[in-house]
Amino acid sequence: MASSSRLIELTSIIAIQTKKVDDYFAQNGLPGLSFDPNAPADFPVPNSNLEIQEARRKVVNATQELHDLMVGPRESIRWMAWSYNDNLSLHAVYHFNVAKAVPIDGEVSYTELAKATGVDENNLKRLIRHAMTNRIFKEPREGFVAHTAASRLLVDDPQMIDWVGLCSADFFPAAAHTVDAMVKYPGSQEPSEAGFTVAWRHEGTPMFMEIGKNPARAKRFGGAMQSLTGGEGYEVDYLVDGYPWGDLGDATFVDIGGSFGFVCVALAKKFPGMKFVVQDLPKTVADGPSKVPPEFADRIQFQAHNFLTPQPVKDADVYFFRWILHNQSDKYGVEILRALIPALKPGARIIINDNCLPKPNTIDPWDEKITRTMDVTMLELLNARERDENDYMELFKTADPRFKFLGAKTSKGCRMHIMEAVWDPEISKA
Ligand SMILES: C[S@@+](CC[C@H](N)C(=O)[O-])C[C@H]1O[C@@H](n2cnc3c(N)ncnc32)[C@H](O)[C@@H]1O
Repeated sequence: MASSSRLIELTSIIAIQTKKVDDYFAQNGLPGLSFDPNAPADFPVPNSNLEIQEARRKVVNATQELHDLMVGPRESIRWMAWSYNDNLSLHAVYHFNVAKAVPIDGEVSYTELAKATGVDENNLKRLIRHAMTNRIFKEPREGFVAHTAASRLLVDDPQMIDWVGLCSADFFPAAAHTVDAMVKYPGSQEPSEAGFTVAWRHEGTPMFMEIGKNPARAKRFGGAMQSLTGGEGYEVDYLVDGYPWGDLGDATFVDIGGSFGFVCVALAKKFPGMKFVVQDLPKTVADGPSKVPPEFADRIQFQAHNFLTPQPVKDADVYFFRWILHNQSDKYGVEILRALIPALKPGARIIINDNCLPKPNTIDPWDEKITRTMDVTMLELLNARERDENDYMELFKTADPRFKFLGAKTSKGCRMHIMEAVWDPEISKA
């Protein structure tokens, strides 16, 4: 039970660690943190500065805990149950393009804003004032709207706009129908029976296929994924620096579901001996070569390949999956791993770069919240899942006991893991 000394402990963590961050800002001539529209949109210290990042995390986690204690369980749960309204006001801001109708450095009246967006003034005001409680816009004087740092991102950052649109318009109804889908299809491992398909009334057609039918929706999905995977802790540098690629020499690396090949480009820059094949669906690989800088074109090939069918690149050194297996239930995850087998030479490595669920309460609470949210998102969209280290071990074992699982690792500040298995035909299949 939290005692009053815990409250004092938390306030002391907050005071000490905040001072550390603030002193660093002052010593390095960095602007202080602010909600002002001209304030930096990101914490202005690089991830590589582990000391300041650690101090920042301590403040974030301690303030959250102190907040939750002070609000108390009954009040917390009462309003938590209403938090879907945060999504509603955000969705309205997105849908009616409100941010672009507000001047960056000035203000606009609700009347003008209603005209510019074509929305009923009264309803617009209600929704914007709700969004303001989340620091999206501010009201510098009554009746006028101005930007904050957060609302400004909805003008300046197209990928963030896509992310907000995808989550508030496409995913929000999926979350609302996930329990219905669980009741209708108990324990389903089929992406065509997930909350998303129930919400959007296309049961039988999985989300990716449905979204792919509509170019604008597909484009928004792509932009949103760039926003997510370009976010803090997901940078590709962690992969480039977090595995001893150099020890593999002139290795051939097959990036399965590798999209436009940006992982291979990042590796090619640092490891001049490596050669790459990027595999993805035909439409995606058709655009791939145009996105590879010319100096790497002779080392990065593109190939259309469905990862549920037998792997055509034989005897490669590495078969790599990034953000692929978390989109799959175990049923399909096992199929994808088995599809590699005809191509594997002894010692071939299967490397997965994905989330790895922690044991409860063993990692930073901020990261735990994100990774568990990702896990339930996989359920609601695809009947897929995030996995812990043991789940990955089981997945490989179920696919074939000759996959020797070597474990999962990560680096400080990174929100993803690297899971590795080696193909060892000497292991008995029994
Ligand atoms: C979540 S994205 C991950 C992309 C990339 N690996 C990354 O790290 O950003 C999933 C990728 O899998 C591809 N994909 C989906 N189904 C596929 C299939 N059956 N065979 C091959 N690629 C597929 C998609 O086109 C997409 O590029």
